[in-house]
Amino acid sequence: MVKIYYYKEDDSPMTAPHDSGEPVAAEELEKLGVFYKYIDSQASVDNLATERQYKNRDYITLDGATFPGGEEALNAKLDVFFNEHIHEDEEIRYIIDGTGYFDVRDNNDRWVRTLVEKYDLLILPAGIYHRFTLTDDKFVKALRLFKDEPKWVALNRIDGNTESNEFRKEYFASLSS
Ligand SMILES: CSCCC(=O)C(=O)O
Ligand SMILES: [Fe+2]
Repeated sequence: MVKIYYYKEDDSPMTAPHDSGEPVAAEELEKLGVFYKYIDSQASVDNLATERQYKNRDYITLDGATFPGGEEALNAKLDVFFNEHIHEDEEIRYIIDGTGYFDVRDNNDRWVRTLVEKYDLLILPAGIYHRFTLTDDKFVKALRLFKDEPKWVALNRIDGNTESNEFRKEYFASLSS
């Protein structure tokens, strides 16, 4: 069952819940442009991708028990995903099996954590700072849908909310010029 809450900053591992006990409604996520859906049929996911004119997809499995290169390689991969970043286009993440955490920054730069499980789908808007990690179960299999070619942009954040928003606006303006 999806669970959305403010992230508690503490020194527990990134895969720990970090549950502040302060829930966040899915409607609040929608104000950030992040849409949550529970979809238990691949055909429905494909229909959604068609409706939203997605062109590319890939599957990703992060499994603590079988990841090529073992725990060290998995942790290196997780460090990449946990480094906050944005995408130039809207992207969809659909959990086929397992669990994970998606963190997105709200307009006050607070991290909002979403625990995703099997059949949970998130639509992430272009330009939202986010990061991903596994839960302590260390297993997820996900379908990633891309509007176009996947573009991974890890913009260095500028301290403070407004500056980074300005930076994001300038960055996206530069793309269209
Ligand atoms: C399970 S999806 C891995 C994370 C990711 O693709 C992203 O943050 O964009
Ligand atoms: Fe991402």
